[in-house]
Amino acid sequence: MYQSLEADLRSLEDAGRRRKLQPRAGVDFTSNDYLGLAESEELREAAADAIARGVPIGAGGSRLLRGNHDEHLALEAEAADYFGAETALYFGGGFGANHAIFATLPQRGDLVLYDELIHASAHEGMRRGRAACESVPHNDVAAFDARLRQWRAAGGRGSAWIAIESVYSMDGDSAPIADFLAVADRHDAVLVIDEAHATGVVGPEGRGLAAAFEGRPNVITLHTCGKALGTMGGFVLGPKIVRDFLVNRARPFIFATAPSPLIAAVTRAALDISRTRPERRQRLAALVAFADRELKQRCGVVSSGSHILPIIVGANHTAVALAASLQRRGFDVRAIRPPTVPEGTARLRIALSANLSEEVIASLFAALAEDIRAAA
Ligand SMILES: Cc1ncc(COP(=O)(O)O)c(C=O)c1O
Repeated sequence: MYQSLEADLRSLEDAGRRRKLQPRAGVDFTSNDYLGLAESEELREAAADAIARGVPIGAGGSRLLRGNHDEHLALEAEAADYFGAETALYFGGGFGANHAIFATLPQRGDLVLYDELIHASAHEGMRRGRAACESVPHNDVAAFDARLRQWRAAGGRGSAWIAIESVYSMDGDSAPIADFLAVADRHDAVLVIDEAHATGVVGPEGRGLAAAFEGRPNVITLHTCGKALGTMGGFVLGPKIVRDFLVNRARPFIFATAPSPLIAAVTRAALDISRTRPERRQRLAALVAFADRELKQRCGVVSSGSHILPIIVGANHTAVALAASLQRRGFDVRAIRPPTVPEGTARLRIALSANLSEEVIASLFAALAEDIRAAA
C-alpha cells in the first residue's frame, strides 16, 4: 500500500537527505530562540499573569467567527505601534503569514521577483497565487532592477512585487534593503521583506533591518514570533488595504482556528521586553563578535557577521557526520541539507543565543576545529 512512499524514503536515505526527529539534547546551538526568551522567567510570568486575568487558552474558532479575542486585537495594535507600520495582522505562524502574503496579494498579470534564497513558505504561497513569479540571483539588486525595467518596457502593467529576507535564515547574511527599496520606488513595486531572523535581534529596539522603512505604502514586512520573541505566530505589517484584503481573502487566516489568546498575551509581553530591555540583544551582539573571532582563529572560517553562522561543507554525508560528532560531545548542532539549502551546499548551521557563554562557544569551535582536521 505504501510502497512508493517507502521507495521515496529510501532514495532520500541514499542521498543523505532522510530526516529524523531527534530528542532535544546538548547545548543549544540550533534553535532560533536568539534572545533566550522561550524558556525565560519573564515569559513564564507573563503567561501566569494572563491566566490569572482569565485569558483563554484556545480561541475557539476562526478570527472571522467567535475566535476574535481582545488579546489578538491588543497584540496587533502593539505590534503596529512597535514596528511603526500602519496595521498588523497576527497569524498562528510565520509560515501561514508568508503563504498568505504571496498566495493572496499578487494578482493575475502581476510579476513577483523573488530572491533565490527566499524561504519555503514564500514559495508555497507563490505556488498557490496567480501572478508570474521569477527567481533572481541572491542579493543582486541590479538584476531585480533590470528585470523590472524590461518587464515595464514590454508592457507589464500589473503590480510588481519584490520578495526578499532581511537576514537570511541559512546564510546569516543580510539584504541591502535601502537599495531594494530604491528599485521598488523606481518601478512602482511593492517590497515584501521577511524579517523572521531579524525580529528582536537587529535594528533599533530590535525592530529589524527594515525599521526605517516601515509605514511606507509600498513596504510590507513579515515579523515572526517563534524565533527571537520566544512564542509563536507571525505578523504581516503594512498599509490598511493589505490587512483588509488578507482578512477577506487569505485562506490560512480565514479557514483556521485563531491563534491561542494566551500566546497572544505572552507575545505582547515579548514585544515589550524587546522594546524596553535591550540587555539580551546587547549580550547576543557581544557573543556574535566573540564567535566571529573564535571561528576565524580556530577553524579558519570567515563568519556571516550575524547570529547565524553557516559552516558550508558541501556533501550531505559530511555535514551529517560533523553534526553527529559535535552532538556526541554535547553540542546540539544540526546539519542542514537540500532542499532547505541549494544542492551541494550542505552545512552546519550554528545559531547563537543570548543564553550562551563565551566559554561554551570557544569549546564548540575547539571541537569543530578537531573534527575538521580529522576529516581533512
Ligand atoms: C525566513 C523565514 N520565514 C518564515 C518562516 C516561518 O515562520 P514560522 O516558523 O513562524 O512558521 C521561517 C521559519 O522557519 C523562516 O525562517
